[in-house]
Amino acid sequence: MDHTIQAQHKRLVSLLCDACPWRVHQRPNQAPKSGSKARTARKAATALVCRAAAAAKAPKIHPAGGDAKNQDHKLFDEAFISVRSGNGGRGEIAESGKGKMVKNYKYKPGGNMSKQIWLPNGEPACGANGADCVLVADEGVDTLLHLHKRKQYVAPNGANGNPAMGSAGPKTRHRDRPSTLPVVIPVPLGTVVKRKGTGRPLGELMHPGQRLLVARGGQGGLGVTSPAPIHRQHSAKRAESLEAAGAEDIPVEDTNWKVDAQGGAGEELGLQLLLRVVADVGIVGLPNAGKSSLLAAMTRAAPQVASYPFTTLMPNLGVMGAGEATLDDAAPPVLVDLPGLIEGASQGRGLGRMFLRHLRRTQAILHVVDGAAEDPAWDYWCIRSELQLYNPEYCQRPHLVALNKMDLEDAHVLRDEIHASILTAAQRMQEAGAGESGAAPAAPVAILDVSAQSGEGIEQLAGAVRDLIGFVPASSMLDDDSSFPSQLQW
Ligand SMILES: Nc1nc2c(ncn2[C@@H]2O[C@H](COP(=O)(O)OP(=O)(O)OP(=O)(O)O)[C@@H](O)[C@H]2O)c(=O)[nH]1
Ligand SMILES: [Mg+2]
Repeated sequence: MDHTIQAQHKRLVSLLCDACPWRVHQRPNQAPKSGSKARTARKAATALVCRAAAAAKAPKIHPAGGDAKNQDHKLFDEAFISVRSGNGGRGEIAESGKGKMVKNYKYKPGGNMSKQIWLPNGEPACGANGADCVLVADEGVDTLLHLHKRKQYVAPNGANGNPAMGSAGPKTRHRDRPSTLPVVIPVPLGTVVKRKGTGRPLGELMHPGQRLLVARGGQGGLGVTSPAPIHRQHSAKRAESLEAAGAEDIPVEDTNWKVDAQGGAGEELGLQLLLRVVADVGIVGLPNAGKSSLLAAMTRAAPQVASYPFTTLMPNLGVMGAGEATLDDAAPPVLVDLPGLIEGASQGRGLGRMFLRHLRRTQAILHVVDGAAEDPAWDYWCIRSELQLYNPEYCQRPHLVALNKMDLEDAHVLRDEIHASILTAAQRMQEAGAGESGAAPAAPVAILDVSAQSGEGIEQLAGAVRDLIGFVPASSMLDDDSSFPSQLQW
């Protein structure tokens, strides 16, 4: 703490800090003695804060560096939260033999029936189950950023069966266990849920509205009737007399009924949530290749487009032909525009590994190459190599090459040469891959000339993307985390 500042100058005066009771030292000659400037200076002096208070007021810096607000692209796809389900409420303990005398409506004057009959009390009420913690796949949520703002979710306890036992619960009796509303945590589609620490997979949420129970609420206690006091007295006396007689087996009072009335404890656990976007086709390429422009041209998505690299920092999703009527009931393909990848992305350069993992659920890949770049074939080779290094299986998926910016003169003139060089690069990759263990990388299904700006070739590209998804073998869509326990899914 920098509350005491060494007076290196003899003429330092001390003023009270505006934010804490400490004194702050200031040179008097900094403030003029009279006039309007002096008034302003005096005002400034009263708003003076010591360095420690100013530091406390300063915006929080994220451990990863920089302003937390600008870290969204580093935090959007991973979050750690803790959840706690509610304890079960206690069951009601009714005393046996309790009831009341009520009027007997069947009584007829002169008859032999009694005027009043004995009505025993009703069944004792059970405690309510504690509330569950549930994750639900919400289409309206795109990222896990909201889980960085709130990290702890505590579900309420179940109400006690007997309101007299200090519960805020039902004032009426419930024979059945009333349910307590669960705590619902919305997450985006494609969220993978793991146990924090161990990494044990708990499930994944893939479909809108899908729910995953992560912490089950404790079971409510049973409503029980205590043994009649006279029985307890008898058994106590019997035990006393047996003890006095020196008997070996003395019966102990059965108190299990008290345990039954106790509610079960809830669960508490830490969760790691990972988002892997759910899309059919992943759009990859170097920064500024025109990936976002192509997504905007092919879908109704409106990603940010700008002439500088790394405009896109978080994946953008777009649905091809959304709202259009289709002959078959097939769902329209979903495209994901990933942030630009650079050389070394597979090693983590430019957050490459973070973005590359979003290709895992895609069936096919669309490589966007800037046709007006210095060496388009090298651009294609570079991205393919990064995919191969990150996950060789990505390179075995069918892919298209979209040669973008073909409206530009430079690209248009060299069209045939670029096609030939990209094909050569693909062939070399295949030859290199065939030598190594595992399947060789796939050759491009087609190289299409497009211009996201003029709209040239966009329809052909859309048709090719649709065809591409049609012939994808089902086995290539398998996820390596497919061993999720199903009993937790609702
Ligand atoms: N002439 C021309 N310019 C294009 C075309 N497509 C995109 N551009 C321009 O290229 C620049 C980059 O476009 P983006 O769509 O932002 O590129 P990106 O690949 O998404 O870039 P990052 O998000 O940074 O990786 C923008 O200035 C676009 O206007 C095209 O077909 N023709
Ligand atoms: Mg972009």
